Amino acid sequence: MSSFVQSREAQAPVRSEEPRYDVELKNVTKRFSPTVLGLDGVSAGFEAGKVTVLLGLSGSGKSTLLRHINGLQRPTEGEISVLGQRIENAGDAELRSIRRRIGFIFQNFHLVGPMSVLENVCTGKLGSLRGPRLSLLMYPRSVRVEAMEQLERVGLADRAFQRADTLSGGQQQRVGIARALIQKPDVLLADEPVASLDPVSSAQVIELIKRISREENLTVICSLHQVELALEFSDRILGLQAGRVVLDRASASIDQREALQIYSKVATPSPEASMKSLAG
Ligand SMILES: Nc1ncnc2c1ncn2[C@@H]1O[C@H](COP(=O)(O)OP(=O)(O)OP(=O)(O)O)[C@@H](O)[C@H]1O
Repeated sequence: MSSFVQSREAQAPVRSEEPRYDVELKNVTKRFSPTVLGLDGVSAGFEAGKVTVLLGLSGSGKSTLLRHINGLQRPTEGEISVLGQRIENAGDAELRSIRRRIGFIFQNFHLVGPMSVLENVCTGKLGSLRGPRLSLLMYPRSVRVEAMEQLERVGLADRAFQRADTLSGGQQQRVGIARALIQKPDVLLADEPVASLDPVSSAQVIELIKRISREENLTVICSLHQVELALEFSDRILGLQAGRVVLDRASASIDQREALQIYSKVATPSPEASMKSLAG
């Protein structure tokens, strides 16, 4: 009997497989100075095809978290894996190659205003092309075709030859999304992508990001200040307070009152902790 049990055990999988994360942080701390903590022991994993929204007060660490994921900042402690590669100590060449697989959407769009919409989208390919491109026609035809396809996808093909700075904010952000998509990223980071948009354009942009994450199986991590929008469109909420994760659950299981609590309890370090950090 016991040998039968043993042989069954030997054949059985040890335990159900853990989810595979495209982005994973383990105990990540970022200390900017003895008294300023950007991140405080953050552990979290992010799956492909899911939209995670980072919520938290200004200064809670949302941008710092995003900057650690694309290697713009390095942690003081902890491990960060992106697409199977550890990046906390990666060299410049390794970081450049991983960044080609990470799209970034900025709060203020970062478009070149006088340039055409189509050329702005083409600039998303600069990381993988050699040499400068000083005009639209200097991009390979295949890139221009691809840029047009991405513009169609975000509903702006008819604006391709217009100056980018003649578009509305919501339209400019959709161009920003097309520019990120032409990179064919596996991970899409967005830092307050709708901060300067009206509620209708905000919902359209977030809806677009969600649709694309499904279509492309993208790992999306997006910071937002709009709680209602976050609950409606995200799969998961990661709440931050003073650099610490205070909520990490499926959005469908969180109501507005609970989400708003992320903004109410501000964790302040104990006097002993402050003294300890000041002492180094
Ligand atoms: N380069 C830096 N040097 C020093 N301190 C920094 C730096 N970047 C961020 N911090 C500090 O780290 C903390 C987290 O800042 P962060 O910008 O990540 O917050 P946030 O949640 O993105 O805020 P917001 O919603 O206003 O964008 C803050 O105390 C901030 O002052």
